Amino acid sequence: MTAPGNGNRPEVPAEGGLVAEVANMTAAQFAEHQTEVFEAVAPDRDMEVSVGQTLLDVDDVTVRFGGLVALDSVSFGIRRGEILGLIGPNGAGKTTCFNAMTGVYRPTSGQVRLEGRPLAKASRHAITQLGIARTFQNIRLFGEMTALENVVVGTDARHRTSLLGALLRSPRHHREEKQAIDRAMALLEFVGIADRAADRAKNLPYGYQRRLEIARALATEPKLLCLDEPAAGFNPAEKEELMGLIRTIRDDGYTVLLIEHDMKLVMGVTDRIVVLEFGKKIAEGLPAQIREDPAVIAAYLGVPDDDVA
Ligand SMILES: Nc1ncnc2c1ncn2[C@@H]1O[C@H](COP(=O)(O)OP(=O)(O)OP(=O)(O)O)[C@@H](O)[C@H]1O
Repeated sequence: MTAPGNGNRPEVPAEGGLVAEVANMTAAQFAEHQTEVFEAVAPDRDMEVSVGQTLLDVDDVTVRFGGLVALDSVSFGIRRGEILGLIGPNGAGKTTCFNAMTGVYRPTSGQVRLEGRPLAKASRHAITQLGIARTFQNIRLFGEMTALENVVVGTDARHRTSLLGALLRSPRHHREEKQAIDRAMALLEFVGIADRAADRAKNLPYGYQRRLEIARALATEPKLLCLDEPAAGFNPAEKEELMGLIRTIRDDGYTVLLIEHDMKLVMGVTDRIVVLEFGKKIAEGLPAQIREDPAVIAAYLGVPDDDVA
């Protein structure tokens, strides 16, 4: 099994701690530890659809901003267990589509359904609890909190202790708190940044912040993880590493929707692709089909490779 996150075993830090423990493990111990991390991070929710069935339905969704039609009768499904790429030239409607799915915007018409249930009236918080998590084009972390705390906050969406239980520090609250910290630590290791768990988010390097956003989204145990240009600002090697992480996330049992600006990367990492242009869906299919699709080629004609999504 390959290492999660950045694929490297951490260096032994002078101050010791968990990362030092991992770095000092024998190969067999390390493999066993990795299996434990994968198991701790894997989704643990009851789901009503099986792998390969439609998890999320975007059904004839239109979003208007005044006179502008940002999404025009768009329909597609996301199947449980796949990485679906959402691509299209600038202004095509990709982020609007994410926003319509995650409760930021209400569709002007049409419906988004998760496991068959319409999300129309659900708040953003309710949608997170129902199982859709996302990252943003512009990183949004709690800068003053540590990396670990940022992830623990994400696990709160899944806590069951009442406020009274928390105030009285009930045994259940204690148990949930410990589980949240253990899971958050496993998530940081999974995305490859456990060595900076105790650092404030604002002091982390940019690439670590991007990975931390993903760990925090995974902490909610999402049925669907939506990543909005997670590799923005990365160099090619960092992009490759991040795509490796996204594949690992899928292999661990998650379903991923990916907006990404780099066409070559999208082709390499996704199972299927939906293409938008001027708010309309112009193509949907396997990466090999999309690459050859005349409408997609026309939409991207003249757009340099690294300036398309
Ligand atoms: N809140 C808003 N108010 C008005 N117009 C908006 C709003 N959000 C998006 N738009 C417009 O809707 C269209 C689609 O924008 P959107 O951000 O969804 O595209 P995109 O495919 O994500 O583009 P990019 O790759 O540049 O992020 C654009 O014309 C944009 O200007």
